Amino acid sequence: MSRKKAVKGKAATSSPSAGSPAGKGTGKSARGSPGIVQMNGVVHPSRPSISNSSEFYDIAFKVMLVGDSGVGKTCLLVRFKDGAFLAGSFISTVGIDFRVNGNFFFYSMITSLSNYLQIWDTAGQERFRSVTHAYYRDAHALLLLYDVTNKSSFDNIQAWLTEIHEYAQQDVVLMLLGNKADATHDRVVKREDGERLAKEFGVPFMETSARSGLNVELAFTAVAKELKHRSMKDPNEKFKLHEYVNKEMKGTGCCRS
Ligand SMILES: Nc1nc2c(ncn2[C@@H]2O[C@H](COP(=O)(O)OP(=O)(O)OP(=O)(O)O)[C@@H](O)[C@H]2O)c(=O)[nH]1
Ligand SMILES: [Mg+2]
Repeated sequence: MSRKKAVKGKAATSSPSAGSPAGKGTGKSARGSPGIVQMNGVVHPSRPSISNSSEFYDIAFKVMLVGDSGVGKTCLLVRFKDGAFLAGSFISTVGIDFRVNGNFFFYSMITSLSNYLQIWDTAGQERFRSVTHAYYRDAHALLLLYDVTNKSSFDNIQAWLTEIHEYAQQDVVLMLLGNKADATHDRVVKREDGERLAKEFGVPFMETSARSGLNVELAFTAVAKELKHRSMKDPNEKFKLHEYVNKEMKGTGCCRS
């Protein structure tokens, strides 16, 4: 199977794939039309269809990290990518462009599932919201984070879900993550509260810690498995994300890494 190598790399990812922000009601792009869009002299892959993307691109699936500023999106990504905690003072991510102060992280990686995930870190700050909306529409999966030590980040999850409903694909893979589970003394959101909210909205849930590594790999692996199974042509091959997460979480207590 030959693949186009031209679209691989940072330069191909510095702006929305179709080149224009997804406005209200306009963000539902059709699947099944892989292609390349030229913007500002840079080659950008348009959203590939899940069913045939791997025939065209090295990077098949776009996964985005979203949630309030400070919940730990960047740290979670760095933990996953480098296996390390990004210690030091908090540097808020600026917009979604990796060229701005180097604060936007773009990573492509090969999972053990032989799939490629393109993971996008977004800025949680309100002032960048219109920028990040533009990227929702061609995301295959969204990891929605709150911070278990920050009640308002949890309270805002409902608003995030409304935004996701408005701007993302209807069938986007979604997972709720309660991050900073290591911070036991500062915790203000109970695990059961997260579970209840996730159940209410029918999304898989787990607590994570970028600091300790708790469930970080599991979160990305679960999403990758779901995406892979969706892309498989055999409809008999079923994968249930909820069940997988629950099974893998079993016996892990609070501190699996
Ligand atoms: N204790 C603890 N602190 C964390 C964890 N993850 C992130 N932090 C801290 O939380 C702060 C914010 O982390 P970031 O990853 O920069 O947050 P963000 O969601 O990317 O924020 P924005 O870029 O503004 O949207 C930093 O001071 C991190 O050190 C975690 O799992 N445990
Ligand atoms: Mg950040």
